Amino acid sequence: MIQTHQLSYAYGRHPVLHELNLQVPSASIFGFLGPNGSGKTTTIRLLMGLIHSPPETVHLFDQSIRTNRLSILNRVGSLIESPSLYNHLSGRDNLEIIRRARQVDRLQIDQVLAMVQLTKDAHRNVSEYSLGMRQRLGIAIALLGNPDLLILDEPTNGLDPAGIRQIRELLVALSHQHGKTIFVSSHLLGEMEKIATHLAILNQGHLLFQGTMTQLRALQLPILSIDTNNNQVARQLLLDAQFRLLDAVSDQLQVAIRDRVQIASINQLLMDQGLAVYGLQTNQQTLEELFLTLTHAHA
Ligand SMILES: Nc1ncnc2c1ncn2[C@@H]1O[C@H](COP(=O)(O)OP(=O)(O)OP(=O)(O)O)[C@@H](O)[C@H]1O
Repeated sequence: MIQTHQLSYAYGRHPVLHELNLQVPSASIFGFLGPNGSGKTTTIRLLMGLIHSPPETVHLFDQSIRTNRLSILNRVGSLIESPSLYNHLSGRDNLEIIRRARQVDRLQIDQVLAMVQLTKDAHRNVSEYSLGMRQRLGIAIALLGNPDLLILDEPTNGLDPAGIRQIRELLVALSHQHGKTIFVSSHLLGEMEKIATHLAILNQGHLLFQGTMTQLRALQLPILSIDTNNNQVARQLLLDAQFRLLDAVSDQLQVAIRDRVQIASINQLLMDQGLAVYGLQTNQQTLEELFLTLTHAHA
């Protein structure tokens, strides 16, 4: 559905994206993850042709955005940041304005309202809507014209947990029941891991990972928590021996390890230096920790 080839971009002299090769399969919910400022919005603007990409670097539906922008955008619905809405009009009237401008069949208004579960509130002024309702109305607008692909930039930004959950459920329904391909950006892995079939992780304009959720999970390392009679000395010894220490969540030390043999080596190293080892315990790294390790390692 989306392919980028060695896509790089700079604002003036400030490079923001470095040789991105994105591949978004049909029918996927593709989570596009990265910390603030990593280049997600810039990528989305390039995908939509809102800023110019170099020739032959961006293709949607196997067509170049540079040469086929209009026919591509007829098949794409998008929500970039918060939707522009007329607050003094109802949700239905906001949809009606866009429907006319885009010459879409009137019947679609009820359909998209039902899809985003705003039928009951469609007559109310948008000024009375919660942030979550506004985002859902923005998605309803994106759905006018029955697009094959939805491109959503941080649609859960600023929402409370209930609002986030509603958007999550909506995206799953749009994918499963309506067959949409969904490209959605977020800076929270926890939010994406529940729904994404595929993920890409961007940091400082570099793609650090791209693949299925299963492939990402395979990268989760075992973490060894270590407690000794002098964790400060132990920390320095481990650093000197090139072990990878993680940001401490407690006063214990945490090290990413590859295998069980390393546990024995660490134990030996600490004992050889006269430290008393009180505890060595392994746990699987959470996905959030993996995300932080990947993004910090390249910061
Ligand atoms: N119009 C612009 N002119 C110059 N620099 C820009 C412009 N827009 C964004 N940038 C810079 O490009 C980099 C990437 O920004 P971008 O908005 O694409 O990141 P992001 O991942 O979407 O971040 P966020 O989650 O904060 O929106 C940042 O360093 C930002 O300051």
